[in-house]
Amino acid sequence: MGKLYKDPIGTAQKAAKAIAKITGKDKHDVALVMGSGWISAADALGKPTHEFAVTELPGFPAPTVAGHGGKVRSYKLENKINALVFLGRTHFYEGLGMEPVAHAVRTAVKAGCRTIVLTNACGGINLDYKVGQPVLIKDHISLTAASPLIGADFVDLTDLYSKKLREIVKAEDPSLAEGVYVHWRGPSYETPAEIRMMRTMGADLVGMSTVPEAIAAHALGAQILAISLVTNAAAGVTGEKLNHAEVIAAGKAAADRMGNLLAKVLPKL
Ligand SMILES: O=P(O)(O)O[C@@H]1C[C@H](O)[C@@H](CO)O1
Ligand SMILES: Nc1nc2[nH]cnc2c(=O)[nH]1
Repeated sequence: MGKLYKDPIGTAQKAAKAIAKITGKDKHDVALVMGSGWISAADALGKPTHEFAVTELPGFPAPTVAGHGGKVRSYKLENKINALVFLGRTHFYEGLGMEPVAHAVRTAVKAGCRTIVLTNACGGINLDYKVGQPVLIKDHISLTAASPLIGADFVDLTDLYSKKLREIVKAEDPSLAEGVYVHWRGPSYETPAEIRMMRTMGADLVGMSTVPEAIAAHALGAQILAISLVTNAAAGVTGEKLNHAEVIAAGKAAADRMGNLLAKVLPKL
């Protein structure tokens, strides 16, 4: 896999070509990356025209995290746009480096997608949030400080989580909150002291994904919409211990609501 990442964009180009071959579609318009427990939300998009294993594409390692399927789906949505859905992702904490973390969104952009929708499961730092609540990401704080970009690629991030796209989604569901997401490398969850630090820094949500994908896709010109599902109160808020099974269960419980929201907004993005 290492040699594939000597040229990450070239490998993404190859994977995009493979998607066009498998699906017979020379262009996809919007891509979704489904976070932990979000897989069943994708079912609300109807019947895919194609579903295949992510490992059929160059540069994709098999997902290793429960709640992350190793599948890609292609959909023809109501207004004829083609949607590419990755049922799962690779995380920075898997130790494979940043290239495989950013590979899916780079592939999606090379397949023609100008809009990337990132979803995730996260911890609620903001005490107003409830478990099962979706939150639109309006900005992020990268506590890993690790970027998928290499070289003099000085990308502006002042509107990384597109305000225009957030307005479109809020028009569909005005009750949606907006928050600041922290990328924590993981795989360990945070300590209560780290959560208090993040709250002091102005963070509302904490997770282990999304940020490198958003940066990599935006660097290639894509507009980003990111939606977090609060699957648990962050460490120290309730005193309860955290576990991944609880994260998956909360994702599944909210799948219908999340799926309906995605199905409504996708064709409008
Ligand atoms: O892929 P996401 O960010 O939804 O998964 C979150 C972060 C970790 O992978 C996992 C921890 O429970 O859930
Ligand atoms: N870092 C982090 N990721 C999560 N994913 C789901 N819940 C959490 C959490 O509390 N912290």
